[in-house]
Amino acid sequence: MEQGFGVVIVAAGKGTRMGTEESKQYLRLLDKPVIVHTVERFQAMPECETIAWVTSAQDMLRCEDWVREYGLDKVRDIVAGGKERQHSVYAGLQALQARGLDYVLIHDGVRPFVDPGKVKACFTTAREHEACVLAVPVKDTIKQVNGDGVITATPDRRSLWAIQTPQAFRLSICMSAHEQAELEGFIGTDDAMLVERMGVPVHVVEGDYTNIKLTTPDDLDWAAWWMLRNQ
Ligand SMILES: Nc1ccn([C@@H]2O[C@H](COP(=O)(O)OP(=O)(O)OP(=O)(O)O)[C@@H](O)[C@H]2O)c(=O)n1
Ligand SMILES: C[C@](O)(CO)[C@H](O)COP(=O)(O)O
Repeated sequence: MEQGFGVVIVAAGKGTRMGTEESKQYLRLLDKPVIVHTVERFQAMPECETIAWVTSAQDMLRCEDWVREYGLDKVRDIVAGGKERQHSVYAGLQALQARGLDYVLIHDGVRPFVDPGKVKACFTTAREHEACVLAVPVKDTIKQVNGDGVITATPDRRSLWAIQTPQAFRLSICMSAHEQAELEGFIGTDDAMLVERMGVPVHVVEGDYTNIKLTTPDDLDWAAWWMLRNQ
C-alpha cells in the first residue's frame, strides 16, 4: 500500500477577532467543539496515518480527554504551539518528523468543513509536484488601497485566489522552508509563502467556498446552519 500523509492541525491561537472568552477552536458547534469536528475529518480518512495536534500548553489536558472521548486514535502527538501560527506549525512538524512520513499536510483547526475529496486531491498533487494548497478563485474585484484610502491598483481578478488549508508538502522541503524563515526572521501568514521563498513552485488545487476559516462572529452563525443542513 502507498504511504499516506501525516497532518499537523494547528489550534493554538487566541481567536482575538472572534472576540469570545473561550478561544474559537473550543466553541461548541452543535454537539462538539470545533476542533473535534476538524480532527474527526482527518481521523476518518484512510490516507491519513498520523495527526499532530498543536494546542496551547494550558489546553493540552482537555485535548487529551477529547482524544479518548471521541476515539481519535490517529492523534499520536499533542504538542504546545508558539506565539505566531508559523511557530505552532513548526512545533507540529518537529513532532511529525519522528513518524517517518514523506508528506505532510498542514490544516487550520478552525476549518472544520474541509471536504475529504479535496484533501485527497491536495495530497495527490503534492506527491506529484512536492507542494500544493487548496484555494478558491476570488469572486469580488480586489483593489489595492493606500494609507490615505485611495485605490492604487486593481489586479487582474483572473489571477487571484483565496488561499485555504490544507497545504501539502514534501516534509523535508517544508521543514527547510520553516528553518530558513526562522533564520531570517521572516513571518508568513501561511506555509506556502515560506516554501515559495525557497523557489519551489507551489501548485493550487481548487477547493470549496464552504471550507471557511472560522474567524469572526458571523462565521459561527453560518457554521451552525451549514452543519445542521448537512447532518
Ligand atoms: N500562535 C498561533 C496562532 C494561530 N494558530 C492557529 O492557526 C489557525 C488559523 O489562525 P487564525 O484564524 O488567525 O487564528 P487566531 O490566531 O486564533 O485568530 P486571531 O488572529 O483572530 O487571534 C487557527 O486554527 C489557530 O488556532 C496557532 O496554532 N498558533
Ligand atoms: C493559512 C491560512 O488559513 C490561509 O488562509 C491563513 O493565512 C491563516 O490565518 P490568518 O491569520 O487569518 O491569515
